[in-house]
Amino acid sequence: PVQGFHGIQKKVDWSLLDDHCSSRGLKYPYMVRRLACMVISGDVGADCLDILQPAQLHQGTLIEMEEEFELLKSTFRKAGFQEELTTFLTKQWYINILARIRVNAFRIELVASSYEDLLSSAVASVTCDASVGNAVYMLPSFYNHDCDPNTHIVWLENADAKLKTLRDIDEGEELRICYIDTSMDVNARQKILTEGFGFQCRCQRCLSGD
Ligand SMILES: C[S@@+](CC[C@H](N)C(=O)[O-])C[C@H]1O[C@@H](n2cnc3c(N)ncnc32)[C@H](O)[C@@H]1O
Repeated sequence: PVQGFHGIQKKVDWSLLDDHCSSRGLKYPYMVRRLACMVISGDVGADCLDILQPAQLHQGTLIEMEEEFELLKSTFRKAGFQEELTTFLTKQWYINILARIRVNAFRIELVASSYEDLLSSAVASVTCDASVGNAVYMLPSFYNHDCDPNTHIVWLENADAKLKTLRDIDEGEELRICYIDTSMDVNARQKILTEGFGFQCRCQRCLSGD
């Protein structure tokens, strides 16, 4: 049962959407679904992610999304939610949210149990796949990427995020994190950032061809 939908518990059968996503290896629709539940329950507004930068979506992704959206909408309908609780759930809302989640979701990595673990956690999180989940964090979403970052996000208990500096920071210097494994060469990094994140990196390291 889904708790807290205006105090009402509803049993929702997610199996069609789960099958659709797991057979295609999709993870972001689960996050849109979670946000939709939060909106229905009144925890957040439907426009809560509008402040974040959206990804540019390709035609293929938009077509894929139509199916995901229809499955999500019909799942809520079948579960018997009142129409007025789900009026925000339009195809355009789904596209807007997914576009923002794609650019701004963080992979939650190893959880450090003590402050001493933070640095080793920072190193491990870019060298191995230690992901335990994905989440959008509002403030960290405003950090730009750098292939030679001066800070790194680490995760503590309960998936709390903490920013760790990796070297001394000059006054006025922009705090930048890395979105990818920066041990790759410049061409591989540019390819991943262009295809996966939709931008061409203009950090100093890339500009110098390193
Ligand atoms: C998570 S957002 C970062 C915050 C964003 N700049 C903003 O103002 O909300 C990621 C977007 O920022 C831009 N960006 C981040 N790092 C960049 C970089 N190194 N080079 C060029 N654009 C970058 C890209 O447009 C990317 O899609």
